[in-house]
Amino acid sequence: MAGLPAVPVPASVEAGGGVADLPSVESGQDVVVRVPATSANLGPGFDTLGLALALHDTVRVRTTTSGTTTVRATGEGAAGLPTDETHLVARSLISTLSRGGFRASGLELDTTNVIPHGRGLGSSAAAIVAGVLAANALLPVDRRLDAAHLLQWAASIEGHPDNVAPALLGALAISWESGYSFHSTRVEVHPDIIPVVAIPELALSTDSARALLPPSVSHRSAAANAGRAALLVHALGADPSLLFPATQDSLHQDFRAQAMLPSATLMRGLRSEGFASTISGAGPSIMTLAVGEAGAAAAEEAVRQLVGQVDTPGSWRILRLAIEHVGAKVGVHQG
Ligand SMILES: Nc1ncnc2c1ncn2[C@@H]1O[C@H](COP(=O)(O)OP(=O)(O)OP(=O)(O)O)[C@@H](O)[C@H]1O
Ligand SMILES: N[C@@H](CCO)C(=O)O
Repeated sequence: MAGLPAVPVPASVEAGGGVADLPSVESGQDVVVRVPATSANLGPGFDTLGLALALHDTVRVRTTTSGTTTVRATGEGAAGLPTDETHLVARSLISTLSRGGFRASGLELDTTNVIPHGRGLGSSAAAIVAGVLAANALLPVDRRLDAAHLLQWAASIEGHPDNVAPALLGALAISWESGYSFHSTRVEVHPDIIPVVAIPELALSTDSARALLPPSVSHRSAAANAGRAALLVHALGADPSLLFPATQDSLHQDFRAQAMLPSATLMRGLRSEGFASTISGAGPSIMTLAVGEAGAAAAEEAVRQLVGQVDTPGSWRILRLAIEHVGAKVGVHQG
């Protein structure tokens, strides 16, 4: 997807016109979007690598003539979210419509949240991708963004591409930035790899975790990560026996440990037993890339044992997740 032009801005907005001046998309449309969780970084792939996981949020969007936007949310984090156009899914949807040169006369959103918020499992990316894809489906066919522009637009809303890319593409996504353009390519994941995710009760926002990173790193750390990230792509795609050395990070995990001490202790404990464990995204969940059913069972047991030593027993969820190979899906709501 290299060589993308910037996402086109509608002429009326460029000319200084407001969103209210834009034509409305057809009312009575009813679309459903299903978006997977994602784990970014995977150790050395900071802001670059991300894996799609079979844990999905669902959003249903109806266009109305009510003049308002309402959001009904159920599930993870629902109680703390806005119910109007400031909701992240609605914001992403409305801004994508306006990028396409349209607005909605009214919107009703129903979201079913399964991805936990602020745990490093890409909940914000899933919300953004849901809004962007729903808007794209609501736009007239000739105003829709193609796959490359969808990635560019969703990544520019999120600020980094490593979660939105696998959420859109499925499997492993390698992303890169060129000027102000984000690009991504999908890589198939070896079928023996089974992610085991340990999710603590306490959340940590990505913004807080990013604030802990130093403005520059040593040449030595950068070189170490370049080698491990390259190895990781090979390990994930072709040779899972290399996952342990391939998930070693030198750029971000140590700096963030102070904000998630139980997670950092859990990850170090798992790695000292030979498990390929990393902080998932910006944390504080820990993801272990296990190999085969026996490997996944061993990882689950090791997590269970270690969690009891680092935190209140029972306060962590331990999930064995499949890889989501396809990515987000959009459809018309059926009955
Ligand atoms: N389904 C959703 N609906 C509305 N807002 C959401 C939704 N999911 C996430 N958000 C917003 O995004 C915030 C969490 O985003 P944040 O980037 O801090 O963590 P994350 O995306 O879960 O983790 P990471 O980016 O490390 O994978 C929530 O507090 C909420 O404001
Ligand atoms: N690469 C991002 C991922 C956040 O999900 C970070 O680590 O801040």
